[in-house]
Amino acid sequence: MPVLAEVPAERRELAARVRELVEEIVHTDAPAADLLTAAEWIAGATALLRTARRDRPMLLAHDGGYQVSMHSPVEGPGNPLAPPMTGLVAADGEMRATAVLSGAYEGPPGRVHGGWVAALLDHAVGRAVACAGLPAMTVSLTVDYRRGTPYGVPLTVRARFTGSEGRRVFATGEIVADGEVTAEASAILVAIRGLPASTQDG
Ligand SMILES: CCCCC/C=C\C/C=C\C/C=C\C/C=C\CCCC(=O)SCCNC(=O)CCNC(=O)[C@H](O)C(C)(C)COP(=O)(O)OP(=O)(O)OC[C@H]1O[C@@H](n2cnc3c(N)ncnc32)[C@H](O)[C@@H]1OP(=O)(O)O
Repeated sequence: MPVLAEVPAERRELAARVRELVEEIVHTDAPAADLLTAAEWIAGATALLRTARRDRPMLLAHDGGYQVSMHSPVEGPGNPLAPPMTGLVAADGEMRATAVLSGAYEGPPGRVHGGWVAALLDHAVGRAVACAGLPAMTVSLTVDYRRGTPYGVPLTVRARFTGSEGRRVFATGEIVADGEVTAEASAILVAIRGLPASTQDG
């Protein structure tokens, strides 16, 4: 898999514009004719991109010193599905980042969909154990939804490696909004054999 020195600015830009588009699509009250016009413009942009299609979606890049897939659906700066994530620090078995999810992620009224809450936590525990030197895949994730996770405000996502037994690796994590824990996770992961060392840097 190709590893780029950094996430290309034009990939960040394109994904950021599409994120805005998705947010406006779920909030707009524009008249039907405008919706159809917008759909046509978007189809034009899609056709342009399709002229140079790559088979595999994933590309790795260095971002703030960490090797990440720029197309990760959770933190990939080049994937518009990923909410913008800032201040990501992952070192010594602990990770921390701030994410702001838009209304496009709504589940219960005014709250982030629980599946997305779980996705953030799944990703966070994966990152935490990777930066402990144990890249692993989640085989069990228990999420306790303590209160609704709001959208449109900064969410602190944290996770930490807590130990290992054979190939099993353990981690916990939580999401904090406005100083309150909204969801907590406890995870079991299984260490992946034969992953190149270069992908273990958080
Ligand atoms: C291509 C690899 C990508 C890995 C990415 C990870 C890190 C990369 C590094 C940096 C990137 C940074 C951040 C990335 C963050 C997230 C990336 C997204 C990752 C995910 O999005 S991830 C969520 C979805 N995840 C799956 O898609 C896993 C599906 N799964 C499997 O693919 C198999 O399950 C596999 C291969 C994992 C293991 O299979 P296997 O055959 O090699 O191993 P086996 O079954 O023998 O289990 C071994 C030991 O785990 C115990 N064990 C198993 N299952 C258990 C359970 N449920 N509860 C308690 N213990 C369990 C057994 O009891 C045994 O324990 P013991 O060794 O003590 O006997």
